[in-house]
Amino acid sequence: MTLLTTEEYKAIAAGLSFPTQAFIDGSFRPALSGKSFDTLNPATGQVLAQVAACGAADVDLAVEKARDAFEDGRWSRLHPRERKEALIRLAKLIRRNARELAVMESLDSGKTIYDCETVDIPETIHCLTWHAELIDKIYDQTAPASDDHIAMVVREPVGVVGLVLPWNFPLLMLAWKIGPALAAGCSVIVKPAMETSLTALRVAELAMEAGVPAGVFNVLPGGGAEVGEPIGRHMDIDAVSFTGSTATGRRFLGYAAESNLKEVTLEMGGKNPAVVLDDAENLDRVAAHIVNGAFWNMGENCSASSRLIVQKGVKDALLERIYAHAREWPMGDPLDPVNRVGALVSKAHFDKVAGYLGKGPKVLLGGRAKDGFVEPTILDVSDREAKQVREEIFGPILSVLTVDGFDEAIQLANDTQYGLAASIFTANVKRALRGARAIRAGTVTVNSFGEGDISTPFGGFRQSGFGGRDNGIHAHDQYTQLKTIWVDLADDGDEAVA
Ligand SMILES: NC(=O)C1=CN([C@@H]2O[C@H](COP(=O)(O)OP(=O)(O)OC[C@H]3O[C@@H](n4cnc5c(N)ncnc54)[C@H](O)[C@@H]3O)[C@@H](O)[C@H]2O)C=CC1
Ligand code: BAL
Repeated sequence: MTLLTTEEYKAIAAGLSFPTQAFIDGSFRPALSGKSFDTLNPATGQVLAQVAACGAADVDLAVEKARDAFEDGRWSRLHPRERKEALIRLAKLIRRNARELAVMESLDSGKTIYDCETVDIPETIHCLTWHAELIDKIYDQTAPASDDHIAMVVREPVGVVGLVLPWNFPLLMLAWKIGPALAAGCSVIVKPAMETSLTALRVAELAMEAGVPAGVFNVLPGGGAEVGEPIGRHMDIDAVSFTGSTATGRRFLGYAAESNLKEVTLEMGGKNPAVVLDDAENLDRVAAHIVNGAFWNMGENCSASSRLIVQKGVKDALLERIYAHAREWPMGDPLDPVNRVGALVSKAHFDKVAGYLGKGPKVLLGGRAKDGFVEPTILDVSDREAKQVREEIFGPILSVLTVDGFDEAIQLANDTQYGLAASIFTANVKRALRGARAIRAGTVTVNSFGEGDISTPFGGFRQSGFGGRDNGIHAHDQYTQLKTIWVDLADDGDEAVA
């Protein structure tokens, strides 16, 4: 991937035309109320565009169109190979429009162009391609039965699904959801986060060009209460897949309970520990992983390593290396490709993150917050009840906690309501595996930071997750349901057999 210069990115930005209307039944249209809202560039505070502010009436319309599409089978009953081919065309169209989408994503979210170009766009393409390639390789099953019966276990698309998205990876979370949902044959109602609607709208337009039929892929920009809640409560939506905060995820369970008991999958917050034991090897490499885990995407990442739990014998040596790596993460204009730290997504989120700085734990590195940008910050925290180690900050702030040994480290790692991700650094394979088993989290990485791969399931334990998983073949379970078909083969004597 050859990156452009800031001036070249700015020229692309100047030429962009933003999709601003809702996408329903294959075409752009204003919100039925005629209302719109401003979407801002968080790095400058400037208004990028006025986007349709949808409401319950738009949800009703989109669900009606999505249901029609689902029931007449224009997508749901296509041969899986045909859905695969359309989704691969979509992935190729995203590749063809990669620069435009990367710049749009960066402008709308404050993410660095470096990350958009090297991670978000390629991973989005990879995710869609992976699920497309999967779909014509999944076999139904037959269960053990007598010679007089065939017991078939078949998968069917669940129907119309609501996909409620966060703002931290607008394109990639879209892909994590639409990849398996569309591959399975569902019709989708996408609700992007209000802060970041633009790229989802553009992808819906590209999906039409790729041959995804009208009504199958709908995008409704708007607020949580105005669009998210009507999706959650809709009587004709069969399932919801949500990524966002635990507080909002909890609401979706309520919506489902109070409406049609739709299936709900929740991928929510984290307060993820990175445990470094005295025997960890190659501290420089460990430090690089810790810095990446804490500060990548400005810490606006559900799996961010926000708690460093370090055994005291290695603490000072590790911190020195961590400081050195953190200083290699320049912060500034997201469209300057040298920068690794961009702007936080919104003024409201900036204010929330900045509220964790100031009084309280000792600042070891960074600590400044200004005009939408927060420096990579490291805090030495002795009070284990401090809000910096209890609450999901979702910003570039790493809290350091010091422990005497393995057992205390694991106890502290689990001392949270969350359970999304964790990492453990040690040269001792037994301690690594004992730790990985003992930590209550959906993904544990050993001697590295990461979320695994598209091929492995991603989701949380405890208050980080509920229901299904994103990614991997397991994501398919969210968007399909199992049906059992019993066939009686007994010869009842009234049919002539040739
Ligand atoms: N797990 C993750 O990836 C994410 C976690 N968060 C956490 O949540 C915090 C707050 O960020 P928010 O944007 O407020 O997250 P949020 O959970 O409120 O928003 C996520 C999605 O839910 C929608 N939503 C909001 N309120 C809703 C409601 N009452 N009913 C239905 N849908 C609703 C939003 O419009 C958005 O599309 C962040 O500071 C961070 O700690 C935020 C985004 C992603
Ligand atoms: N890191 C991808 C999932 C999320 O942050 O929501």
